[in-house]
Amino acid sequence: MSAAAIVLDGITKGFGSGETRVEVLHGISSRINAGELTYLVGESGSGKTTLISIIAGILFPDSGGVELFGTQLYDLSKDALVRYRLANIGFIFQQYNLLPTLNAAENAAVPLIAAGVKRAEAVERGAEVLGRLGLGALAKRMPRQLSGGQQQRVAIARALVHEPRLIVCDEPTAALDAASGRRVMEVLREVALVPGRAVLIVTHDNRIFPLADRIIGMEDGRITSDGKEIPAEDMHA
Ligand SMILES: Nc1ncnc2c1ncn2[C@@H]1O[C@H](COP(=O)(O)OP(=O)(O)OP(=O)(O)O)[C@@H](O)[C@H]1O
Repeated sequence: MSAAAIVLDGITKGFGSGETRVEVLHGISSRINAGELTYLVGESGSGKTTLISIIAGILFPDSGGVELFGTQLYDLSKDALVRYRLANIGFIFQQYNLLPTLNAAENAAVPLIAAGVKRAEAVERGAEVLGRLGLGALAKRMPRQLSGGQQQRVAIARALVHEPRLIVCDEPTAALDAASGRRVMEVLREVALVPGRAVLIVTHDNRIFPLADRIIGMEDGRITSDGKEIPAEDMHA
């Protein structure tokens, strides 16, 4: 059995209070393995983004535990949690949020600069990762000079540059054409296959479903399928 990268134990989460209170996650338990590309799929509103935000250490659950590579995330102090997150988790979200005054390589280098790597070395490594994503020639362009899909790839480079153990992605290929989407997935797969690392992807993009090692299906805040098969309701997503 592969080593568990993520162990979820009875996660619950709701928003609001009183009459407007909504329970979004109803006790999610699962193990996600290192060395695998795991997809999380399900209809809009099923709780996928809420769950990956909790896994990524940016949203506290109401109850339940998240263990990442042997560390109980929400037992850490607030500062330790931030440090753990910066060192171990790379995010790729729908909004790419590049810094408009930095060029592509500098944007990709931000996590290294934040970790204290010298700027020139960090930017060089940022440019290298851009190269692996097919953007080498655009390393010096500013975000406003890049298409949406190119900006998304810069955001992906930024998430990969410090080689985090867990990469969490929310619809990473939605804005990309088929060829760019495939290239991004190839890079994510390379990353996921490194022992001791894991990639978790929320997606509706059925072009990339065949690339998953495992597909976890959610409905109304519960896991309703788990395996290599695509849940029927997502076949035509
Ligand atoms: N901060 C919040 N305050 C109140 N309700 C929220 C908040 N965040 C999420 N919700 C609600 O929780 C439910 C699940 O949302 P979530 O974004 O996790 O779903 P999702 O499966 O990721 O959907 P999508 O595929 O559309 O992104 C939705 O009903 C949403 O309205």
